[in-house]
Amino acid sequence: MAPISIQTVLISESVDPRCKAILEENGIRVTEKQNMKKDELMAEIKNYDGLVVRSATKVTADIINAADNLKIIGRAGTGVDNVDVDAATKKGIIVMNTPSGNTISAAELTCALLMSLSRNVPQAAMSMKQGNWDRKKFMGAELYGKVLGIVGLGRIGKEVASRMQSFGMKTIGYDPITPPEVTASWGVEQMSLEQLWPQCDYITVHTPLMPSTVGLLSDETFARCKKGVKVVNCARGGIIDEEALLRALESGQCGGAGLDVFVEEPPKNRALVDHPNVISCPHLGASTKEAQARCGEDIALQIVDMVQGKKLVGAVNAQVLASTFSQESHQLIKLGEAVGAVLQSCSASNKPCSQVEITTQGDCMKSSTGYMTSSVLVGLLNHGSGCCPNLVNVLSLSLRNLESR
Ligand SMILES: NC(=O)C1=CN([C@@H]2O[C@H](COP(=O)(O)OP(=O)(O)OC[C@H]3O[C@@H](n4cnc5c(N)ncnc54)[C@H](O)[C@@H]3O)[C@@H](O)[C@H]2O)C=CC1
Ligand SMILES: O=C(O)C(=O)COP(=O)(O)O
Repeated sequence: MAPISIQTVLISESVDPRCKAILEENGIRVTEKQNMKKDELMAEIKNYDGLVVRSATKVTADIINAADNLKIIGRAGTGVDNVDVDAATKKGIIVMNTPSGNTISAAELTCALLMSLSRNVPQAAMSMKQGNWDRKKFMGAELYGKVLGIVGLGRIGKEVASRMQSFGMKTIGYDPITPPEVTASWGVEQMSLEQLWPQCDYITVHTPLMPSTVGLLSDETFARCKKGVKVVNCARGGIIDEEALLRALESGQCGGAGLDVFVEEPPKNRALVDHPNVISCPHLGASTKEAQARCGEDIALQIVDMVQGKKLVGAVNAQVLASTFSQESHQLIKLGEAVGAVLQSCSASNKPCSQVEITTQGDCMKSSTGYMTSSVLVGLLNHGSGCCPNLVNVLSLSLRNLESR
């Protein structure tokens, strides 16, 4: 692959200073501008090859389509739900994250919320500051011997499990991808959600936000839980349906909630935050010195490695590029593009092809299958198609071309 040239990067949020320092040490000019409104960002983004964000910058299709020079969106953190990844892919922009830098911090905050829910620590602290000494009101319950349901057994779910096991909690869980035998090795028994809901004293969710996880806890699922179940959401607002949660808190079906994340941040509707049985934080899961240092450093190093043609780590939408960082792949990509260009010029009718078959032979071509197809398509679409194909967007552009025929 031809090296990706990144000369200017905009950091639009508070990212650890190491990020800027590493980029600058490697010859990249960096501008930091926080709290920009959408229109400001749309105007500003035109000047940059790269954008680094956390969760607050909403990188919508409008922003992406205004970003004429943008080649990479770097997420210094895990969730990329604030980035329109489809729009970025169509525009040929790489989206990259640093998924393990804040795992421990998010897991520790989850555990802090579970403990606070069991012992009313925030409410008791507030009451003390108001001059009270109310021992009876804040009677709690031990975590020891209680059942914790963990929905989403990835990086953070796993760390939460091991920490809460040390408090003597029984950990059960559900994940459609992580195999039960793997989670069993870290002491989490997997079962269906139908089996899980009625067993839990506490439930914590650790999934990405996507259609299948929106409203995992809803009126219907709260009704299947034990009365008084306590829930924690340190993942994404909306995985626990906020209106259903409020109804469950009011009826007592839910005995308390620890919320780090909200559908709207900051939440304009304060009903949950103000509820006496809710402990909330302003999205602090990754807000530790250590997590920020890791994520800031990781995203900068990942961008530099990519620019220097060393490797591609953390790309969420451009996996085909990962195998294009060797000298022979550069030659093969050039060859593929040339083959595509020849095909295009040979097409008598000048109409786009409806089908292209690429056959490679020989052991040395085995690892090139993904990018050979894409590079031939780049050559084919490059001429006169009005679009700017690259290895990131060419498959979606080809599909779009086919659909519009
Ligand atoms: N509050 C904060 O500041 C932070 C929040 N997060 C969020 O925490 C969440 C989890 O992060 P990681 O553990 O790093 O992600 P991960 O990708 O390691 O784990 C997510 C797990 O959810 C599972 N999953 C997917 N669909 C599911 C479903 N329908 N039901 C149950 N499980 C399902 C996946 O198979 C995967 O194992 C993400 O939403 C991330 O954005 C991450 C870091 C900090
Ligand atoms: O990494 C994540 O998914 C987070 O939610 C952390 O968000 P933040 O970087 O603190 O805005």
